[in-house]
Amino acid sequence: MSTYKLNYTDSFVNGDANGLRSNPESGFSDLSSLAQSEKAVQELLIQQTPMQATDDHLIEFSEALRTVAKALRGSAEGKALAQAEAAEWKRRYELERSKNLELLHKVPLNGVHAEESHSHGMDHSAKSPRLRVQENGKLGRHSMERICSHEVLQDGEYNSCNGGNNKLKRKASFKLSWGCKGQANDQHKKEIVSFERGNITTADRSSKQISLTWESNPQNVLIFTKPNSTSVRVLSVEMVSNIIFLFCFHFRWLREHKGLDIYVEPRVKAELLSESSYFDFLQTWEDDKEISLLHPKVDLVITLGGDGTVLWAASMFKGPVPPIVPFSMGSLGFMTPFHSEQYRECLEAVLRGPISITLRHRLQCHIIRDKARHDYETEENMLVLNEVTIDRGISSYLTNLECYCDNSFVTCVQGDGLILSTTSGSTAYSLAAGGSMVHPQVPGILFTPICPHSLSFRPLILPDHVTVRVQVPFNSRSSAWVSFDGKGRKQLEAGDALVCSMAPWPVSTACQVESTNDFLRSIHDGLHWNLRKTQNSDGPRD
Ligand SMILES: NC(=O)c1ccc[n+]([C@@H]2O[C@H](COP(=O)([O-])OP(=O)(O)OC[C@H]3O[C@@H](n4cnc5c(N)ncnc54)[C@H](O)[C@@H]3O)[C@@H](O)[C@H]2O)c1
Ligand SMILES: Nc1ncnc2c1ncn2[C@@H]1O[C@H](COP(=O)(O)OP(=O)(O)OP(=O)(O)O)[C@@H](O)[C@H]1O
Repeated sequence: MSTYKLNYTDSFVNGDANGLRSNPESGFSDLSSLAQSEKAVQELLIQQTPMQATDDHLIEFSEALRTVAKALRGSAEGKALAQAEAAEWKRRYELERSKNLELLHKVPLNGVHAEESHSHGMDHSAKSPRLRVQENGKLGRHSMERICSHEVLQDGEYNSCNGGNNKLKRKASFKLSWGCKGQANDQHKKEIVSFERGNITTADRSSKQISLTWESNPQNVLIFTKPNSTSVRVLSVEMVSNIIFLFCFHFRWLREHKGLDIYVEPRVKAELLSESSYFDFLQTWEDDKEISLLHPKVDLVITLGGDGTVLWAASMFKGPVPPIVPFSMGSLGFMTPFHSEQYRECLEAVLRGPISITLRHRLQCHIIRDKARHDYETEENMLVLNEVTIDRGISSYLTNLECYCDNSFVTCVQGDGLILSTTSGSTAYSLAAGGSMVHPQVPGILFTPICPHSLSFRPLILPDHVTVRVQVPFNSRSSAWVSFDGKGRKQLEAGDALVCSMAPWPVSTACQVESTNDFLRSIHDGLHWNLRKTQNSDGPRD
């Protein structure tokens, strides 16, 4: 059988100048060949000077050639500069990395040297980073393939929360690994498609069983709680005291509160302090902007509430999100598989690891205003875990929304509105509007109309790599309203557009059992999905 090769294209590289591809490693050789071509053009112009006087077309043509040569030269120069800059950044990164590795060995962990603490009978799961690096080498041959791991991160910033004690904060390191069901793990291939001898075989599947294993001890916990709930308040008092015990028990070197930081919202700290001054050690923040500084510090997020509290916690992180352990204290729990009564066992299991997680994708959305079309600065990006909704708001007119997918026209929505949902959000508003329920780890964007005034508008599921644009046409009778996970309403005037694509920062939530089991349990218990009395066996038969 003949062999052949399939290419895939990435929309971001389509703009490459083909002429510059001859030597991808170096922009400098491109530069010299361009200089030669430009010289050749000039020579041609000089040779043909007598003809130019009479032939306007030739002059135009030579001018065009000169412009092209100039543009190509500019592009090659830019490329060369970018390469030089990249090399410089790589050099700085290597330098920083070796400095950090050195530091890791020298800087005391909570007052105790890494080597010292290890030799003083601490928990053997808490190994020094250097040992972990060696283990990682072995892990490559392990049956579970490692997809993501960060060694101990050092944010290099000083803690600005709560008065800013000037100690260098460290972040716990963990690794995520995955395996495919029904496939011998050691045969697992990293590449998505292989084209050996002309046969196409998929080696990677989108549905992965992901597990999280701590590689160093989590020390910084952030707790979010649902407001105005007495039961949540009572549990948070108990849990905060117990978390300290749990962590001390698991990681004996974290005696007392030394090294363990618990962050709570300002409201919660005030509530807890009104119970007892004991809670004075809790960390918090004053300005909401400070929350954005928490990611480099927080190892683990705990939520006490319903799905809304998980959405709230995720919305606090405008970039990467630490793993979330969600405890249910609401009526519906699609993203909160842990029962609050069993929080001790659950937290122990999480600290012990490895734990299954669901990697929930988020959508990043931004509004482009017609008025500010030419402005460099656009409105802030919004990240949603469930969905972004474009609806008619208080207007009683039909919304009229033009929808495009990667610049291809999709359709015009005439109805109450449109929901662009993640697969995690498929069981929320999208479901109520007639969208399908989708396993949260299926990568895709749900395109679900709200009350479309048409007999044939079925919901769509689009692949995760597309960009969707929803625009209010200039001839629209009314404006539309956008909301993000049911919050933060913004008005879209005629000509304004919402652009939405998959965000690079998913939200990992801990599973009770594993992703699929948890999903099925939630639709059975939460929605009583397909509940029907079983038919009697005594009746007509074939
Ligand atoms: N008609 C509807 O079903 C409708 C209308 C508006 C908003 N919502 C949903 O409410 C969400 C905001 O939640 P909230 O708690 O802040 O508001 P909320 O307090 O109004 O609660 C909305 C309900 O949706 C449930 N929910 C949230 N996310 C879910 C998910 N991924 N799967 C299944 N159920 C989920 C919550 O548990 C809650 O019961 C929005 O993102 C939207 O999906 C639904
Ligand atoms: N830490 C928080 N700070 C401010 N608002 C929050 C916080 N946690 C949750 N909320 C908001 O409170 C509302 C209710 O929260 P949540 O959905 O968790 O509880 P619930 O309504 O009791 O749950 P369920 O709908 O499952 O019964 C949501 O709109 C959510 O955005």
